[in-house]
Amino acid sequence: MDARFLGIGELGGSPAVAVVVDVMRAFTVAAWAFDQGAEKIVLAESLDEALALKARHPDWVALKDGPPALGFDAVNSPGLLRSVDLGGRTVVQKTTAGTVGALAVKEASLVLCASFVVAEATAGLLRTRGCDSATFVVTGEDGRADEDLACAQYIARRAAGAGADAAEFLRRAAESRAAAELAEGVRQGVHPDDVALCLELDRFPFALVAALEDSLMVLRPCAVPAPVTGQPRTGGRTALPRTE
Ligand SMILES: O=C(O)[C@H](CS(=O)(=O)O)OP(=O)(O)O
Ligand SMILES: [Mg+2]
Repeated sequence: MDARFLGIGELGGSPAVAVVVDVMRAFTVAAWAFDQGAEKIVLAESLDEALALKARHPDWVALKDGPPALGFDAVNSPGLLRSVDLGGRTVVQKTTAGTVGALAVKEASLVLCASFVVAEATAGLLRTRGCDSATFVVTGEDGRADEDLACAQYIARRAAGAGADAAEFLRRAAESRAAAELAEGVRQGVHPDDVALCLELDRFPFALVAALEDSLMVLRPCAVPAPVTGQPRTGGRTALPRTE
């Protein structure tokens, strides 16, 4: 596979195939949202757009990164989201890096949003679609976030059919600045299990496909028949109140 690894600011227009990587935490959170029953995730351009969508659709679940905020129902934390029942709900997600990266390539013919929890499914979908080239958008730290770059390089190797020892890629992510900031409480809206949950390889058997629907960028899970090593989900669910 011809793989390019670019930061959001280095994209010169939309590529044909884009894999947008945000390990900590947007696309780990998105995968958990689907596991918790969400029907779709709308990627918002701004906090104002997220709140406007929520106002228009009071039953939607508005989620942002950082600390809990007025008007929002959830934060960008897999540890906090994994006990929330999202059955049939639409989530509106706005984060600093991940959602921005996906919106930057919204004109691409195929947009996959990825993290370690959906790595093999993402690689499997690229193989199934016969993609021989892809642009990996490394969303964090202007393209230098090592948790995102390591995940992108791992998926590219797997998509090319090459063997890859995940341990070294996961080690880089575990030692990244993002992991340290999450562990040290520099970032807000954090559960103590967040870093570990972001490092669970192939937890879910679906890829995350984003596409424009009525001018909104919408993320949906796409089951991929590929061997995965995911573990069964554990933990109970708490229903979010509907505010309609
Ligand atoms: O929620 C996150 O981890 C980050 C935002 S920050 O670095 O904590 O401010 O957002 P993401 O877009 O998921 O990288
Ligand atoms: Mg990130």
